[in-house]
Amino acid sequence: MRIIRDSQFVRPEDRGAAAAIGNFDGVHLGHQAVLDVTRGAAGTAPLGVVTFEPHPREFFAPGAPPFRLMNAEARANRLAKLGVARLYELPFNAALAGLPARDFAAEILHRRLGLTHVVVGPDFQFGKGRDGDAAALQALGAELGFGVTVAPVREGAEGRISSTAIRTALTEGRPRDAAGMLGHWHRMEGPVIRGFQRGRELGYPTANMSIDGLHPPKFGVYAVRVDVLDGPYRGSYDGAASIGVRPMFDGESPNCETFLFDFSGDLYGAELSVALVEYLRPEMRFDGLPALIDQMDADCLRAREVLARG
Ligand SMILES: Cc1cc2nc3c(=O)[nH]c(=O)nc-3n(C[C@H](O)[C@H](O)[C@H](O)COP(=O)(O)O)c2cc1C
Ligand SMILES: Nc1ncnc2c1ncn2[C@@H]1O[C@H](COP(=O)(O)OP(=O)(O)O)[C@@H](O)[C@H]1O
Repeated sequence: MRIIRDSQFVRPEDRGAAAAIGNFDGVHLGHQAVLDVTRGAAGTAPLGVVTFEPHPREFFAPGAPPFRLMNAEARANRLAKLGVARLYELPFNAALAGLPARDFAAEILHRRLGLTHVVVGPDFQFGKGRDGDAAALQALGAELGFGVTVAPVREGAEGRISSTAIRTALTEGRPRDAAGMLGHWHRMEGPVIRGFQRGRELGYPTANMSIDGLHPPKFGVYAVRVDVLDGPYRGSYDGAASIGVRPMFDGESPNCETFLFDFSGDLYGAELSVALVEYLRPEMRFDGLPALIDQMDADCLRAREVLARG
């Protein structure tokens, strides 16, 4: 997959794609249905996605609480796995936000990116002040000479699949419901960073990851499946993770700390992908470290049982 960030200098070979437009946060089953429609419309043209970075909501409300299900890198990796060959990751800035719908379609999609076909969902809105919708895009496509398909909404067992519904499931500690809408486990991804080196003293070394900028799942302890994506310990492991502020150690900034079962080794700097399988309990403050360690023993037993069941 090629990532094109600068719409002003698109190489000739990166033009002519059929692309779906959207934020693709989470790359859930609804997004995957849109990609299927795009693949069908593309024929032999490269399969593309037009997305924005930062997310437009981050641009319009800087400093608002984080809401993203994944960062740009994780999104790109997942789209690549789904067969996307061109990712147009447009910088969402004042200039782009200020473009009227017609100019976005004519100048960006048509003239600069050279798209032959565009796919959007039925509630797609675009352009300055959201002045364009799917019907307007179809009219512009007909005028400018590119095809436009409006993909139908994908319904899941619980109704409409959306990034918002997935966020709610995660906030409420229902990672299986989130996975049902995503089509895969929700994953916390990033490099292992150094902590306070207390874990090893407790007998539970934990690989720490930042969750800055991401929608926080319900704080507490989870049964997890872990992939170490690079380095000498590359592979899959089961584990238990604690997400939150560690009330035992006085409310630090939220992070994700994962204990890998039946593992020892140095993971600092390795890329970790931690899949949330089941919420076990909230974070707590115990009366002394031995009580915390007893509870961690119990958590790990529970997590092993849960993960053995699948
Ligand atoms: C299974 C598990 C359960 C945990 N439960 C709690 C908890 O209830 N309260 C808490 O403050 N920290 C909890 N933690 C986080 C530990 O406090 C944390 O891993 C420890 O402080 C190590 O920190 P360090 O990585 O900075 O050395 C838990 C960690 C694990 C792996
Ligand atoms: N079973 C394991 N699970 C998680 N990390 C482990 C494990 N065994 C060794 N480690 C290593 O120990 C580190 C965690 O030890 P810890 O004392 O909690 O330090 P820190 O506070 O820096 O996270 C991990 O980052 C990893 O490099």
